[in-house]
Amino acid sequence: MKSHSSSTLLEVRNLKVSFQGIETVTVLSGISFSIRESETLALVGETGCGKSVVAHAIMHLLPPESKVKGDIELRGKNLLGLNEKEMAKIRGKEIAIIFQNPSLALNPVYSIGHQLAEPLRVHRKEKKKSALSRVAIALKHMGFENFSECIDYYPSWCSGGMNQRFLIAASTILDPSLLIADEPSKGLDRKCVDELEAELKKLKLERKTALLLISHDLGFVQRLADRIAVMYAGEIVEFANPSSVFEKPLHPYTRGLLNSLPEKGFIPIPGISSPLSDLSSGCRFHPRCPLREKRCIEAHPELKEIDGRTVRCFLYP
Ligand SMILES: Nc1ncnc2c1ncn2[C@@H]1O[C@H](COP(=O)(O)OP(=O)(O)OP(=O)(O)O)[C@@H](O)[C@H]1O
Ligand code: NI
Repeated sequence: MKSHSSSTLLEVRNLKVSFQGIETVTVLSGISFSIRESETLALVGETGCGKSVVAHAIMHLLPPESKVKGDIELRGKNLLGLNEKEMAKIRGKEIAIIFQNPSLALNPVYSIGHQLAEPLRVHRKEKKKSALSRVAIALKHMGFENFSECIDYYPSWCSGGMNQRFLIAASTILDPSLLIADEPSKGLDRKCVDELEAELKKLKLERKTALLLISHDLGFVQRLADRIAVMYAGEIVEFANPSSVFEKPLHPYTRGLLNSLPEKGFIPIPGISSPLSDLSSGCRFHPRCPLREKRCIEAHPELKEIDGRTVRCFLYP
């Protein structure tokens, strides 16, 4: 039997994803990471670097023209080998996903109670009445004082922040061990972001839910993540805990990403990420890197561990 740490929940090994169209574009070129029970791992990086593709690959939600290779194991069970029927049993129950834009993710024609009761009725075969009373309890736990009225609300009656919390309640009603949140704070105002943050912290503390958090909001990531994986052009370039990333980023890309934060003066990283269909040899970041050397153009750096941190850059021997 393979050695398998008891606390490892999800193990992603050498995940490669390509899309077949007129030409084949490789969007993930060998991503590896693991998430422990109740751990929050954040994926950060510029738009188009492949964060959502990672999330969708785990959930088997990629379109048919995609090709997925590697291993995605949940408690040692390989998810990539499962067929749609087997995966449907995992989705929602063991791994749940919340997408950005809650108003679109909720169905406008059904009441909140109906939508939240659905997973209980489908997965647990619960009767309507008992499912609805369980929904009311879940909403009460989420701090909705008028929880029994909320059951009869429709998404269009509610604010974006409220809908986001309904969506979290819907995703976690079956108590999944892993929640994937893709840009959950996008488009929410400050107050709603604070509420969302409190909600996610509560899930971790009270229900030991592990979280794969994808976000452009680095402040939000800093407050929630136990570990951060920085992605660039379809690969991971740095892994670290939030304090080391924010105090001493190692990879020049991570440094650039932090300098583009408002509090650091909005200094953008010059240039744009090369199209994934046209990656030059060498380090993928070299065309934009202020510390580029000859070897960065010639060879592709591997991920290396130094002082308990992991970075893909020739600056670190
Ligand atoms: N169905 C698809 N067919 C072809 N290419 C795709 C498809 N879905 C995604 N891609 C490509 O894969 C790459 C990664 O996309 P992805 O959505 O994962 O980026 P992201 O990091 O989540 O960006 P954002 O921060 O904007 O959400 C992009 O170049 C995108 O164009
Ligand atoms: Ni995305």
